[in-house]
Amino acid sequence: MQTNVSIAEGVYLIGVNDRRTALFENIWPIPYGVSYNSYLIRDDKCALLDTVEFGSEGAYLDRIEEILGERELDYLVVNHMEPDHSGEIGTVLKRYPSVKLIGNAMTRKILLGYTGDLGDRFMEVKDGDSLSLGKHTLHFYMTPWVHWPETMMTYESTEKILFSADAFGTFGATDGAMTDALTDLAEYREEMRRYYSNIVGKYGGMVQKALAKLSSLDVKTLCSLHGPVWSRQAGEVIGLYDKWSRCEADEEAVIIYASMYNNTAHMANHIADRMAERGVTGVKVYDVSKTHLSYLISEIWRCRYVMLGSCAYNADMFPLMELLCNSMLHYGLKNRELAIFGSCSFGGGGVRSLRKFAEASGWELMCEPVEVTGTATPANLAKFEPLADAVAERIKAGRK
Ligand SMILES: Cc1cc2nc3c(=O)[nH]c(=O)nc-3n(C[C@H](O)[C@H](O)[C@H](O)COP(=O)(O)O)c2cc1C
Repeated sequence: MQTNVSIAEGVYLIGVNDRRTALFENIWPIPYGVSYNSYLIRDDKCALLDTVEFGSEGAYLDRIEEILGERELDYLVVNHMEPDHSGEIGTVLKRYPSVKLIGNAMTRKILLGYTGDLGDRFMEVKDGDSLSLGKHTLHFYMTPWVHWPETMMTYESTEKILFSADAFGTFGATDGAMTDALTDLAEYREEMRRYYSNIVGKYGGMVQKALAKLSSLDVKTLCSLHGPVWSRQAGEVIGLYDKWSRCEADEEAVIIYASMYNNTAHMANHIADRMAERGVTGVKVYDVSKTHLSYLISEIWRCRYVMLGSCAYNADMFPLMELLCNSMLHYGLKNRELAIFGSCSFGGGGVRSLRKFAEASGWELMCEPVEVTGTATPANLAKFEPLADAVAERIKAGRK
């Protein structure tokens, strides 16, 4: 059983680590696990903020009781209805029959499908509403579509804590370091970007709206539903979410290729070598068949310069490259610069489809695509010189 952590006077984190689930949302790998965070405020009135993933009920109730003792739970604030946080609402309702659920009109609608109509056990709040618990006061802010329509955030003004739902969350269990007094953002940065891009990335515009709405609040502590509590580094975490939701990238380059028989792979290696030769360091190369989509999306979120290569496959690009490209269109990521290459044997298809992706994404082509019929002979590899020159020049100019 994990330990309850006091994060301010009367405010507790009840975090549950999950290292058993292989795929978050049954799609995104979580090799370092994930935490589901719930928070409890003990005051004249006691309020729980969100619950945890279904299946943690025994330990979860014990941990609430460890803080409340014989006292009743007065409120359960539902900032986010996604099942990894709402999974134990039913358990809490059963154990505390007089608890009132707090949410917005959309929360009520979504709840209907899970708990049925709660009647006057549901207390609807609107943007800017407040609720005093005694020493602590909760203020409710509607932040729809970060990343579900009912998402709201709750600000506690005495301790200046923002309970931010999934915003500012990260993959990675907390491993005994549940606040940034005991860990560092550096430990989580990669997993946080992967979480942001995979889960929230499609809703960058709504993240920007939420950040603007909350910008006047004095936030000392960020309590997200996933990962550590951020106080010392709260500003940096907000800065990262701001950057990623503006589609801002580092001046870095990534090469991702799809290859059945290594011809396109040879070309990808050749481009990386030519980059190094021209003084462009730090280029990362990935095989789309080997590295999970989750990491590729996160890498593209990191890098301004993206080079995509695909063999021709049934008059199209390779299916896994198509999945990556379709995913990027789904997320609507902007502000990337693109180079395209690939190999074919007869009518082509890979580069042709990648060109269509360039048009659909709006990513600027840095140079003419290179398509090679057959293998990476010296004569064929020589065709990559203009591509290498153009891309290297861009990156070096960007890094100045
Ligand atoms: C299932 C399959 C479908 C293919 N479809 C096409 C095609 O539509 N057009 C084409 O020019 N070549 C096609 N090819 C040939 C490959 O694209 C070609 O051999 C290419 O050089 C392979 O590159 P790679 O070594 O990077 O996998 C196909 C090959 C396979 C195995």
